[in-house]
Amino acid sequence: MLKLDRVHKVYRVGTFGTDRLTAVSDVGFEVHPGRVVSLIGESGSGKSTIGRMVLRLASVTSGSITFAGNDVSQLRRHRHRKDYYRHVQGVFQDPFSSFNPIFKVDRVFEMLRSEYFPGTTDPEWRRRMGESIRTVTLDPGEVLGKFPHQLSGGQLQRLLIARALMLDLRLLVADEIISMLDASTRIDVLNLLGDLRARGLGVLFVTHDLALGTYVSDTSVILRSGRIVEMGPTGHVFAKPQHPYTRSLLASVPQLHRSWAEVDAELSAEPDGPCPVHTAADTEVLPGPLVRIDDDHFVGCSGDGTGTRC
Ligand SMILES: Nc1ncnc2c1ncn2[C@@H]1O[C@H](COP(=O)(O)OP(=O)(O)OP(=O)(O)O)[C@@H](O)[C@H]1O
Repeated sequence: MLKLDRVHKVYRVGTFGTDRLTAVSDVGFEVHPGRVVSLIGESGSGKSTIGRMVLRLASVTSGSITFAGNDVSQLRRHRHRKDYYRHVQGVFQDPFSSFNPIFKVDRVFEMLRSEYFPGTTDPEWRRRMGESIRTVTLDPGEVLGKFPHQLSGGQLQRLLIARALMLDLRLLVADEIISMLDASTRIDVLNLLGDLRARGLGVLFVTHDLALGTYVSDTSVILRSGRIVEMGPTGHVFAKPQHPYTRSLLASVPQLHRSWAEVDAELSAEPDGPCPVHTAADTEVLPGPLVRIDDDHFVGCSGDGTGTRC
């Protein structure tokens, strides 16, 4: 459904835009219907840039992003872009920023109406809106007609998902959607993503929170400095992490029964070992660069790709 192939993103930075910053390097993965793919990495690792490129909010410097076989950066006509957004929508970290505080929350739904549902009668529109809001386990009577400050962050986040669901949604880009929510609401939103996955929706789930990110994801893509360092079925990546960076990310998740000193000592004792990519035969090295560990489990080089800082 969604396919990223050797995607690079270079930003122009500096006072006159003369410097270059490589945010994403040689990234490739796929998101299929009914699957959740998590992009996991620390701040600045390029996760949001990837989500923004998928949503066409940032351009692709090289490589391609295709959805149902069509290159998303080549959607020149308005009707092609409109069609794309009928199937692909994003929800972001701060739900309050998506709502105008001086308007009732209903307004975010109204904005869809003129573009995608012209001619829909008021009763029909209210019926559809109510149906979508109930899908995200909210009561339309309790949330519609309210101002954003009268609702919780979790309710607003679910309303944004309900709004996306009114379209013929096939892929949701969820960028840090749980980081601003309290623990109990987080689980509600994660469970909602699980329900949507069961209904066939593909989800690209961007997170820096390893523990919660893995809760619903089928595939985990671990990013560091814009490169994939490890990628594979979530169960494999977390049961048998191959890259030292993945291991240190896992070790940094607090565990009740182990002290940090124990974890740190264990990690320090691990031999670094040769870089799996730069010691692999050329023919085995895939774009990324990545090498295959197991069926769908890949490990990459966390250096600059030249083998000098592996
Ligand atoms: N519009 C931009 N112009 C220039 N540089 C940018 C821009 N957006 C992001 N960057 C840079 O690209 C790199 C990757 O940023 P990105 O936001 O994708 O990372 P991230 O992993 O999502 O981080 P965070 O979790 O903090 O949002 C960072 O070094 C960031 O400073």
